[in-house]
Amino acid sequence: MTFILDGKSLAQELEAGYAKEVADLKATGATVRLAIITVGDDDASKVYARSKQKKAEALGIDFRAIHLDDAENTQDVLDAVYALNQDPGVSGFMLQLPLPDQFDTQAIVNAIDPMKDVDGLTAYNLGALMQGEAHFVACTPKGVMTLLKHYNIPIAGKKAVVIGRSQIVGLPLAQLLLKENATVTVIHRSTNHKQRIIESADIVISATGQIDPIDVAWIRDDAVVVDVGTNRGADGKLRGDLDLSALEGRVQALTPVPGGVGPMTIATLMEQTIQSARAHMSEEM
Ligand SMILES: Nc1nc2c(c(=O)[nH]1)N[C@@H](CN(C=O)c1ccc(C(=O)N[C@@H](CCC(=O)O)C(=O)O)cc1)CN2
Repeated sequence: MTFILDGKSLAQELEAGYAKEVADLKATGATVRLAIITVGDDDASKVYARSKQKKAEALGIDFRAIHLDDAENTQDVLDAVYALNQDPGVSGFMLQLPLPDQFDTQAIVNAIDPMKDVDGLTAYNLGALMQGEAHFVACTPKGVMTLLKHYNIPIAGKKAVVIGRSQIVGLPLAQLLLKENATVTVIHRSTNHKQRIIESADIVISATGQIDPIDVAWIRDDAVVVDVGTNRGADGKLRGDLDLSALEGRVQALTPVPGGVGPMTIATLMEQTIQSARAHMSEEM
């Protein structure tokens, strides 16, 4: 039997507590406001930003949507970032990714005030994570760790393989697993002997955004599988990177798609938004 690591119900449980925290914070006069910048016309980005807005509003977090429909260049987006950095009415904000190709994503993300970087993606916070402590941690990797810990999945001493080396998921997740004393291997499209590496893994985490990056037959029966992907299959249905139907019933535990890592990403953004409000409140006192 495969144990399902249910991110949807854990996110709901956590968020019930966050609603109370937001109400308590606002009662003290604190600003609890999340802003999200969206740029261009990417449908998926609009959907994700809208889900975050709905969740924030459901928890009582004030929300500001900044859609830069006619931003022409990096400077236009930087100007929006600088304005939010200076705005005391916004405790935390993020830039929904990906941006259209003509924008310098890295420069824009790095312009975000690290103390308002509730998405944890600035060079400052990613670098601070490498040194031990970040103000904010990238939401998907942090959400994955919360999920694994909630379900008491042993991490220390285990061999974890992370498939994918993105700045937004693979690299920070590898670091978080290392901090918990896992032995971590990050593999990618140029890695040789992938099969041998996967066959040795206690924990397999796929974060490629590609369908079938490895053969799931390589994954051991006693492995824990985390699928970060949200892809559309040939049938138009949402699916992870991996063929989870071939793993369910065989592996020890897995995260479903939908209902696994995705809701934990949003719950973590809410958690860090509350943390940003608390930090700004103590700064003002
Ligand atoms: N600035 C950022 N951009 C992006 C991030 C991010 O963390 N920061 N992550 C992804 C998209 N993403 C959040 O932005 C995200 C993806 C998926 C989900 C989610 O809840 N998925 C549901 C299914 C939703 C559906 O039915 O379509 C699930 O898995 O159950 C939340 C957030 C890229 N960009």
